[in-house]
Amino acid sequence: MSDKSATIFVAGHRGLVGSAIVRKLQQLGYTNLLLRTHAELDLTRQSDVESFFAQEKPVHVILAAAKVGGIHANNTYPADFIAVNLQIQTNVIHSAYLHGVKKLLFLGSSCIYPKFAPQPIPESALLTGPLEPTNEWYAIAKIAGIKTCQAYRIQHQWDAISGMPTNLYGPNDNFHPQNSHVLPALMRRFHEAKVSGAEEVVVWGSGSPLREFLHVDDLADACVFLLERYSGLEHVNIGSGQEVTIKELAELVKEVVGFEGKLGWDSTKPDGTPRKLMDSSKLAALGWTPKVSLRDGLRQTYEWYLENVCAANK
Ligand SMILES: NC(=O)C1=CN([C@@H]2O[C@H](COP(=O)(O)OP(=O)(O)OC[C@H]3O[C@@H](n4cnc5c(N)ncnc54)[C@H](OP(=O)(O)O)[C@@H]3O)[C@@H](O)[C@H]2O)C=CC1
Ligand SMILES: C[C@H]1O[C@H](OP(=O)(O)OP(=O)(O)OC[C@H]2O[C@@H](n3cnc4c(=O)[nH]c(N)nc43)[C@H](O)[C@@H]2O)[C@@H](O)[C@@H](O)C1=O
Repeated sequence: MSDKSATIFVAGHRGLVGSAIVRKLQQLGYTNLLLRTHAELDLTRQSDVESFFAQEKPVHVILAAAKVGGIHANNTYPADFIAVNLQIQTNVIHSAYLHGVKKLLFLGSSCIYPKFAPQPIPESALLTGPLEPTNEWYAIAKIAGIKTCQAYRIQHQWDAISGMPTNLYGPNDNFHPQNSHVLPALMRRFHEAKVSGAEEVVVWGSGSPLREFLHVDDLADACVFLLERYSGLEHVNIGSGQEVTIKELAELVKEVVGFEGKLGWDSTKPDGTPRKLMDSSKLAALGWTPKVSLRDGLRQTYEWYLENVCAANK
């Protein structure tokens, strides 16, 4: 990644992560970004992906295209979460290798670790115990992605690396009421309750699970950092160290949005993993640290939501 004019294919550039990576690369002066929407190139279609790589010959690839969703989506569409993710990552990784890509970054997720992994979770906890059932299909696909990168590195000495982000949030997140992750779901629900004058907002589960949140601009910074400085077999955790209970998160989002009613709890909804704080000391030892606090990140994301999602719906 030393040549700022080398062609970099950012797959999934309109999503939460891909769009943040594009912003970061542009900010750093990378001038030759190769971008395709889902409609222009469906990454589940193997022959289309091969033709694309044969024609465009990118030098680097950042794989931020995937089937992504929160606990409800993962639990409801297991076939999509395993099949689409296996297809996308296998097609992209294999074509990238075949067509001379120098370096590829694959993105997994903290859900690859066992449900009851030691906390904070080190990289070595992978495949040491049973997964959380609400997202095991997605997790299996992501574990296969890590292993695919490792296999190509071992057999072909090819520079494929994997980053494992914790729960992310920020601009261009998915604010769907059911299929999104908790943070954008709550931001939208509190906002709509404030606007409609509702007395109560209902939050899923017990409120006791702990989650670690990282602003997507920090994640993008870490991804570029890894591409520039890391070439190892083992995947690398990317976390913030900022852990809150879902109840604390709900109180914080309520405050940032300015909703003044009550919180209710829907105990019919699953809690998922009780805790998944990642041990990001390997990344810290390489010299990377996050910058955005959860409170600042929430404020910035709510401003973005007001200006982009609410304004667009008017
Ligand atoms: N969000 C989070 O909290 C976390 C995300 N990650 C990982 O980061 C990566 C990106 O996630 P995130 O940005 O949140 O997801 P988003 O859903 O925001 O973005 C995913 C992108 O992939 C594109 N895409 C999906 N399917 C296809 C396809 N068949 N062909 C081409 N493009 C496709 C989507 O396009 P379209 O919308 O048009 O389908 C979208 O632009 C994923 O690997 C995810 O596992 C890891 C940990 C946490
Ligand atoms: C990043 C990670 O994201 C997913 O895992 P998750 O962390 O469990 O995801 P989540 O954000 O959807 O939920 C976090 C917690 O929050 C609670 N919760 C409350 N109220 C709402 C709510 O309104 N929506 C949602 N989605 N959750 C809610 C919810 O019940 C749970 O206890 C994986 O499937 C997988 O995709 C993955 O890797």
